[in-house]
Amino acid sequence: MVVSTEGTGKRARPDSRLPVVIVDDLHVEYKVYATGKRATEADRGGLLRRAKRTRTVHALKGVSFTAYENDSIGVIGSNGSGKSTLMRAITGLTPSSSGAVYAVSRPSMLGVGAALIKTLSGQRNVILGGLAMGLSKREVEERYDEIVDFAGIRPFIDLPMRTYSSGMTARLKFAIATVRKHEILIVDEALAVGDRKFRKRSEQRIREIRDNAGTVFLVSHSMQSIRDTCNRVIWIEKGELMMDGDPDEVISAYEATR
Ligand SMILES: Nc1ncnc2c1ncn2[C@@H]1O[C@H](COP(=O)(O)OP(=O)(O)OP(=O)(O)O)[C@@H](O)[C@H]1O
Repeated sequence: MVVSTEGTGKRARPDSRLPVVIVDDLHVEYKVYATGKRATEADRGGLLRRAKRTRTVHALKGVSFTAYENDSIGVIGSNGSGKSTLMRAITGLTPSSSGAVYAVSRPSMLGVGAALIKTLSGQRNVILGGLAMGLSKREVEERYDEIVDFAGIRPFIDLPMRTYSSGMTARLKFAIATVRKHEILIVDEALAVGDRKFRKRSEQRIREIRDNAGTVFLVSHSMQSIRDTCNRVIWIEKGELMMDGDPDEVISAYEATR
């Protein structure tokens, strides 16, 4: 059962807002090989037989909700509850086993990780990442200083990215990924690795994206980040949507179960 706080008067939602993502009775199942213990040489035939045995993980079980323009939706739930699966299904990276996701444009998952190369300098990676985000070479040059300053890594910009700490790498990725305007942006735990100062700056950037008619999904275990950034929270548990609505109400209900 989904408990919604809509209609309680706490969160007025004008009808004029455009729906941008509709998730309709979404199910995702992963098929995983259950090979059991490691096979010995003599066990080869047995391994092949066991490899055929699969287990099904039903990661999402009929999730439905609608996201509107200007929504900044926090996604909460315990480890393994299905939050990342839901986000990957919204971007189309993970196929649904039934149900559907409709979106007005292709959602972007924050993370230009695949495009960045650890052996190259921060400087080369800003250019590479900017191009990967769809900016022209000229646009990347114009925005270069803004990206470097936002990431706060200017003293290290000539060093190879493999020498960066995980926090510095995450800041650079966030700075590059949010340089472009996103209609629908998904941020999955990216803020967790930054320090407090960077977290505040990135939360501000998320608010700007939202204010520019964008829709943001923020997956986080930090209830503070969610409270500071989101106007709405959905709570997923064991693949089901438990609650959808006002951040304070949903977070209180979630915390009461912990
Ligand atoms: N590629 C995969 N193959 C098989 N099972 C998977 C795969 N990805 C996730 N799962 C399973 O699906 C379920 C939901 O996982 P998911 O990563 O969506 O949870 P989560 O809520 O994002 O967790 P966390 O808070 O720990 O990041 C878990 O049982 C997990 O083991």
